[in-house]
Amino acid sequence: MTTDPTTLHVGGAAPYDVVIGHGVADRLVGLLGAGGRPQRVALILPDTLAALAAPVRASLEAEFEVTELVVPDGESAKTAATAAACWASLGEAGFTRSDAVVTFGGGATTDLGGFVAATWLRGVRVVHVPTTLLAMVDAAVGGKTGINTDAGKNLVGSFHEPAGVLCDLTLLATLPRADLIAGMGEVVKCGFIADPRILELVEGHETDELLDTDGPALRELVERSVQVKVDVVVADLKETAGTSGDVHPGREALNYGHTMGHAIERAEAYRMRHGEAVAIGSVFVAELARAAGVLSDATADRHVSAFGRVGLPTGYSGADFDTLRAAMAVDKKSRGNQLRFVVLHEVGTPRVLAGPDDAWLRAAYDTMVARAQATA
Ligand SMILES: NC(=O)c1ccc[n+]([C@@H]2O[C@H](COP(=O)([O-])OP(=O)(O)OC[C@H]3O[C@@H](n4cnc5c(N)ncnc54)[C@H](O)[C@@H]3O)[C@@H](O)[C@H]2O)c1
Ligand SMILES: O=C(O)C(=O)C[C@@H](O)[C@H](O)[C@H](O)COP(=O)(O)O
Ligand SMILES: [Zn+2]
Repeated sequence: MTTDPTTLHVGGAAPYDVVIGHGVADRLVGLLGAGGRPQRVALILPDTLAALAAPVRASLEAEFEVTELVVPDGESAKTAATAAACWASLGEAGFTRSDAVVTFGGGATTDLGGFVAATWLRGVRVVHVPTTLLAMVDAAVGGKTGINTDAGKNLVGSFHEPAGVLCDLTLLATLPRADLIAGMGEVVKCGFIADPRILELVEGHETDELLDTDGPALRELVERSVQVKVDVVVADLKETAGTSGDVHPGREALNYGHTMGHAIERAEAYRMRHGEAVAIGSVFVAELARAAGVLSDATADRHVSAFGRVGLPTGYSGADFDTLRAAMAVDKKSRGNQLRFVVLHEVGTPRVLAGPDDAWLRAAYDTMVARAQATA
């Protein structure tokens, strides 16, 4: 096990560090202090993680006036009502612009807490302490924050970069295996869009080695995935590069597999894990690219094997085509009535596919259903 922490620097107008390692909790106060020492800190966490958060809470209480904002667990926290409850608590605590938010939890908590920090006083500092693999490699980095509405996933939010991210791999020891596997959905996604070495690692190790939270394979996968995300967001923080008909997706590349993935999450009333839906959505969009004639059979098939290898689902039959088509229409990549997808032309070469033929969409949908039925 590598014991020294790794620090990945995120450049740009508001630079910050992502610290990755085992037992790095003592770095939190330092990350918070960058840019001026806060007097008050709001610790946002789900009720289920109170015990796991005890050391973090203690280290904060030794330095700051701490207000604890306990939110619902998982996706159910990503609502306007929870954000409003957090705003009320910040108001009661007299939170000023020099104070800071710390989030502690999975991607749902960092999305909600990041959104609260982005909107309170039009933006206060936030440091994320992600506790799931998915949040470490993706949600906590890059400044996308958001909540869901009845109309769909992540439809309200803002870009608000953190002041720091602390990925303490020790916290993964208690994460249920299914959530660890779900995090691999975003890891494998990073392999396909930008870093083939990730795919080689996944294909070259046994699943148990990959999921060993103390092992070298997982550590390398985390570092490589965070690096992919950092490189993309530094180049296109606000996701504007893929607009105006540009076929190079910029930040939209990180949305690979998410058009169908988010539609499935909504159809499943958010009971399916995000990383599982991303895996299915990535296999779907590989089929779409195959149908469109831009992706080789070998790379399309490699999606099924790579996601499947870590125990992720690759098919889905729970909703009809029209339901999913309608949900995809509110995807943020859509322009007017036109659906836009991030597809691959080959590993590491993401491109925008705008307005695909309905026949291609239906063919990819049929394959997704057939794959689910074959594995049922
Ligand atoms: N902002 C972004 O860029 C971005 C990127 C990817 C995903 N996301 C969002 O992230 C969310 C998914 O995140 P997630 O997969 O982390 O799910 P999650 O936040 O719902 O957490 C999953 C479950 O794991 C539990 N948990 C968390 N850490 C634990 C630990 N160390 N030990 C035991 N249990 C633990 C949680 O309590 C929860 O029940 C989705 O809402 C997705 O939209 C955002
Ligand atoms: O950071 C990004 O950009 C991403 O698209 C990363 C995704 O993994 C993540 O799920 C994100 O929240 C999706 O964003 P959205 O814009 O489709 O809501
Ligand atoms: Zn995602």
